[in-house]
Amino acid sequence: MLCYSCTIYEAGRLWSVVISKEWDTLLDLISDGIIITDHEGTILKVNKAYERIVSIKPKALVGKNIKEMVKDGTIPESSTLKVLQTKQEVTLFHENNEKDLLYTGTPMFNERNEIVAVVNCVRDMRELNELKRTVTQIKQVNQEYREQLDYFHGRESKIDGLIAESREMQHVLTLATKVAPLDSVVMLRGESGVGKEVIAKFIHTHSKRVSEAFIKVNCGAIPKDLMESEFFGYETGAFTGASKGGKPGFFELADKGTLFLDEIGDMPQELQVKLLRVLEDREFRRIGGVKTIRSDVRIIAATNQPLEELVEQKKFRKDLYYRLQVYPIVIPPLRERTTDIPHLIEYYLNTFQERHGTPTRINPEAIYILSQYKWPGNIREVINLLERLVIICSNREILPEHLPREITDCLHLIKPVHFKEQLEWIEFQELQRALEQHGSTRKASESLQMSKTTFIRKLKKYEGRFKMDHK
Ligand SMILES: Nc1ncnc2c1ncn2[C@@H]1O[C@H](COP(=O)(O)OP(=O)(O)OP(=O)(O)O)[C@@H](O)[C@H]1O
Repeated sequence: MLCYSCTIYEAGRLWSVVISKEWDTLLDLISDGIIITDHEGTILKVNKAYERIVSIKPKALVGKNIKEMVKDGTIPESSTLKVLQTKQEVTLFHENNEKDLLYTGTPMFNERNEIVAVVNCVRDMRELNELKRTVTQIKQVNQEYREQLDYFHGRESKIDGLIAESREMQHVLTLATKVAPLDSVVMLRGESGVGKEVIAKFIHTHSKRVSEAFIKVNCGAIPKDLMESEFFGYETGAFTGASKGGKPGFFELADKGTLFLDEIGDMPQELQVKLLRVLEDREFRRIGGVKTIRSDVRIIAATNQPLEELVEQKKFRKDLYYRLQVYPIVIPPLRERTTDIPHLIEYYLNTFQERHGTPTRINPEAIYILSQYKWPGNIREVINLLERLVIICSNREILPEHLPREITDCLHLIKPVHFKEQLEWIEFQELQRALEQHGSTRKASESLQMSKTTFIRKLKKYEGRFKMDHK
């Protein structure tokens, strides 16, 4: 809405402005109706929008006095007169069959605080509401298209065998994508088999170090005595049995690249001190060496251990802990992101059928059962099971009876708790059937008497959870 603050104008000066051509043009560009009167209520100016909104020709108004117009009943009441009486901004509302008109009268003062003019602004609220409704409708249509795009896009998008359909994994990828281009230390937390190494590689491939080495070190697998030489390398004759010519350590091998320190909680204390020093100084010496070697390495650490407890038990150095915790990313266990399960099944079935040359389908009920299982071994357990199933299912279809006892038994335990889920499963079958029968989401949703948006939303949600057919 136009807002006229108390501007200092003398009446004569105002008049010369009001009659100028530029002023006319400017006023006619405004979509609100404007009517300007002098300090006595005589109409000086009316813009084109006012004529459109109020349906009175400006020529019939200019020069007339508002007081007389109210007196002879041409207009029922006037915000201008109220402004002249109160010296304040006044708002009036008039409605008739066609329009809901909102008038806002604003006084303009001179230096002596006398009114020199009143600017009255009128808008048709019905027209505005109509516009609002149209905008809302456009937004809805837009949203529908966006959902459809997401739906179809979601089916295609896989990042290098990295399945991340669930909201939880999308969040992990957002964090990983943000930190990837920076050189910050990253700490990946999560149970065994959740994909810490996969995310470490994702960060490396999305960093500027992508064309350099990605070196993975399992800190729990290297014998304690060899740790230092493995990390920092050694020079000829550094110790008995040292190879001639020496050997570079991980820090040298990963120079300009990424060093992924898996199972960091298993790193012995002595090495923790040395690691901290390299992280701070970015330089080290080989065992038996005198030369200082500079190292440009990005560290990504990972653990499935409660590091905080190790710190409390003084098994892990507090200073190193803080140095590594700059950017922690927690990868949730598979049981907390069940929407990923059907996609992982589909992806790994494809992988194994290509590897073993045995096309294998999976029955929807089997997918449902696998989606309910808690997967203590996370994705690694999914992979192992699917490979086994592809080999043992000679009839080319994985059925519930092919699933191991520990998985099917678990379903009996949880069945009553997941009654709602079973209802959703039935609804999902209905949505699929309708889509197959009618061939388009519009027709399928009509047949089920639901809106297309709801249909697509539900289908997407359920597909994520119980995706059915694997060809
Ligand atoms: N999001 C994912 N999509 C597809 N496969 C995945 C995904 N995450 C992990 N995997 C696969 O699961 C297996 C285990 O993943 P990974 O080694 O990254 O887990 P981890 O958390 O590092 O395990 P650990 O703690 O035992 O080292 C790998 O074969 C990996 O390719």
